[in-house]
Amino acid sequence: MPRSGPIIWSETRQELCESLPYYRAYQTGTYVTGSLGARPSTAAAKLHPASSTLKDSIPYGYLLAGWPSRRDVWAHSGRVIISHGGGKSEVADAAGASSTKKAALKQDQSANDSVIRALLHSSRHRLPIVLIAAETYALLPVRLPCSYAVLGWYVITDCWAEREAAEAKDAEQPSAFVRWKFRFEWIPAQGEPWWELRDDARQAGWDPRQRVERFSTAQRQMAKHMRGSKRKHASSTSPSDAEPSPSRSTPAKLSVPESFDESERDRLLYGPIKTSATLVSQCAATPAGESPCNAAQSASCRQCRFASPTVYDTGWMCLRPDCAHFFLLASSGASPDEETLDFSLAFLQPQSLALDVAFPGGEPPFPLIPRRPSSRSVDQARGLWCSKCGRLSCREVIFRPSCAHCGHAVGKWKPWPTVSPPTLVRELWPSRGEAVFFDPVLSKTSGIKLHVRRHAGLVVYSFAFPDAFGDCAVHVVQADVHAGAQEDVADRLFREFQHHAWPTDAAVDKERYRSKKRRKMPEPSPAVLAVDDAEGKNNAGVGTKLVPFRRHVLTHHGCGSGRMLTQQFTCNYGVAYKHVVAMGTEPLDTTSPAVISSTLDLLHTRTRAVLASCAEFNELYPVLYLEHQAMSFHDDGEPGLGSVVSSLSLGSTCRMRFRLKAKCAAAFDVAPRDRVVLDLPLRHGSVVVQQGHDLQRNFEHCVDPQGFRIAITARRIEPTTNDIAKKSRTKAGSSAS
Ligand SMILES: O=C(O)CCC(=O)C(=O)O
Repeated sequence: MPRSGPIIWSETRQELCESLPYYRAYQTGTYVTGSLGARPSTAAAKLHPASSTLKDSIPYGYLLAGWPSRRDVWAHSGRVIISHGGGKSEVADAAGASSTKKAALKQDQSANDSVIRALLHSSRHRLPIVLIAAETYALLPVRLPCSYAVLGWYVITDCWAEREAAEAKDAEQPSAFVRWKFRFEWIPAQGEPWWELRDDARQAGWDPRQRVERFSTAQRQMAKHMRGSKRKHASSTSPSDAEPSPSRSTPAKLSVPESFDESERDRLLYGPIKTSATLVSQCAATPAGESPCNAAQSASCRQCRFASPTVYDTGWMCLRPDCAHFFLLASSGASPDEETLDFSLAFLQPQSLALDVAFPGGEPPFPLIPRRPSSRSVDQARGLWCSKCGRLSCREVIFRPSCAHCGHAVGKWKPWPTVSPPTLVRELWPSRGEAVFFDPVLSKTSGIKLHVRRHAGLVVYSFAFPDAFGDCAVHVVQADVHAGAQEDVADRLFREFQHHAWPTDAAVDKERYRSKKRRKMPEPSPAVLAVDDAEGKNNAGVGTKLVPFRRHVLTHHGCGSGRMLTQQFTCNYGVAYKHVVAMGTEPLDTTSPAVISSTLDLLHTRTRAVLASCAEFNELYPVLYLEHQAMSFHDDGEPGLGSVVSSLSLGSTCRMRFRLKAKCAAAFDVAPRDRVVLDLPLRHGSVVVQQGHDLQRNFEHCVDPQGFRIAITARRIEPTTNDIAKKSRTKAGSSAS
């Protein structure tokens, strides 16, 4: 257990990925952004293939987790780390004892594998990279009592390939595979590592699972430094005032550190949460087929002419896998004995002096501590760092988020601005040859037919599915803006939902004043602090209920172990809705906020415009999407659900797509590429009516909003036989007691 705690740490992968702009990899160990494209097919590249450039991607964060491969190293108190990247491994446990577990390769790694290529690029240009250790990282010399901890800035000094004997299982398998290894070194310009902090005041080791831990004075100092004033770093470590050190490890062929592109950095820090964001590097791309090698004791191969570092204590070998002399001892031409092969002590020695200039431009490309989003923006979905204990927390609630470890308010809460309802322009119809605002995309192969009907100030777009799919249809019902109708009810509901989701300035000021007066009284619960706004005016007050939007825990998900929250903020009114989210439910009756019953009325009216005899809904599920949030493919096919599901859209426009479930594609003879059958544009005020049990059985849908949006879905849920049995069991139990 470390004496001092990390400055940035988390208990779940989601906390890490949502909070740190430099580590958003849920599935892989290396967070790489940028194009992973193939070689450019320009004439020049064809003429000079050896120096043709690849458009490289940049690895920003690297996670040390799980079992090491052979010869992975944690040396010099973590200032030198040798690790394997690039996947293609499985954990092998030949002897059954955990100490012998190793990540064994299943196939050759290649310098052209996307992650390896990105790490080579990082090394070539000496781009700083952030290392993060997981609790599961077997080489950590101390037990880490939290799931993840940011170690700090490193640079990849050397990369090389090794031959690794395969865990021979059958005669068909090759006897060895090629494995790429990377030597990371702590960048001294950032100061000492947190795990070396002398924290004399602390009696026991840092253990947030045992007690509430707060930063010590020394940690607070370190955090201040990591938060980073750019100027401070620049003045102390700028390359212009740093003498190029006559180090053993500054070979002439290394490129001069280059600055990160500012706009790239901003996109990384503030850009969309989506991992697909493309960042374009301004750094020159890595020449194809060259692996960087920084160590002074490198030598060039007589066969291939390329340099390789002197890595092992047995002597120099060519470490380029495409060379005929690969992994053969130069002294004897023989293969080394893998069992006794070890790194040379000189290779493991830190090269600290030479690395003083390792920050491009003399400063870290961005602070390790994530910046807080502006309180005047609704782009608030990112995770938050606690300045009292360093824990990263997902933003779980809208109103006054707090640290998941110590409960400290993370970020100064200021009421968000109320987002105004969008102005709806007249919808123009294609037959008039003008711009189309309602532009659904129907797959050609689906056979879905669109009918349009205008009635009583509403326009109804009905999408009839072919009979082969069973009982399915989708309708979009919205105010007929083209005929002069307006979405004034939707406008009012949009404002009211926001007033019920977070208090306005006035309410917060009032509450602050009251709590000052009460001083030692406990804080009022957020659930009873806020607004009731039947008039739709901005008159948020204290003492009435919030619509309790929050992100709930997913009962199952595909991102490994650990807690995972939904992307959006939700709540439920009426009958309990059983799906993959663990959540409670609020009553749907006269005690509900007025905005809830008004929304239900609107949904009933618009649904009955297409299905006159639709049964009364008894469940309402509001969903609030902050900017960059979306809902992935799912169905609404829970047991007991009625055949009609209706959703009202408020705020930003969005696309809602329906696709055939993968398991149904073969039965309906639909090719995988044709599974998306319908792509609908929804706008403020649109009500989507999903009709038919077969729609939920055979299809799934997703929503991708363009910005801040609230959607409210209404359903009819009947108790299932299971529920009835459970209820009578509970009743019997309680009457017996
Ligand atoms: O956001 C929406 O419009 C629909 C949400 C949805 O699909 C759901 O709540 O199941």
